[in-house]
Amino acid sequence: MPFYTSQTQWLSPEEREQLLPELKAAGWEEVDDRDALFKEFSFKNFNQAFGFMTRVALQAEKLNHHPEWFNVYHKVQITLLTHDCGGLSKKDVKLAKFIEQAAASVN
Ligand SMILES: C[C@H](O)[C@H](O)[C@H]1CNC2=NC(N)=NC(=O)C2=N1
Repeated sequence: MPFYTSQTQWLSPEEREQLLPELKAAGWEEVDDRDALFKEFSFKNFNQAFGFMTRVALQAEKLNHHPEWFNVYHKVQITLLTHDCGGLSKKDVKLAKFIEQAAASVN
């Protein structure tokens, strides 16, 4: 599908101003080399980290929107972007908010 027919829209400058501050306040950072959000989560142990990942994985399937992530023991590094539009969309904001809830409910 050519990029201009993509159903997933890049966030507009106005939407960024409106939606990103809340996520940045929660510890999400904008990545330097691409239009993406990044956060590292640290849990007590692998069991908690993987429990968190399981919740996020099920929600990702529901939303049909999937994180890039990396796990070592109790740490989970997550990068969010929308591959369909090559940058941030509202789907990333939605998934980031879910991830925050999931992390808060594990600890
Ligand atoms: C075909 C399938 O619907 C798409 O590839 C979906 C799946 N999950 C996705 N996840 C993310 N993060 N970005 C996408 O553009 C995306 N697209």
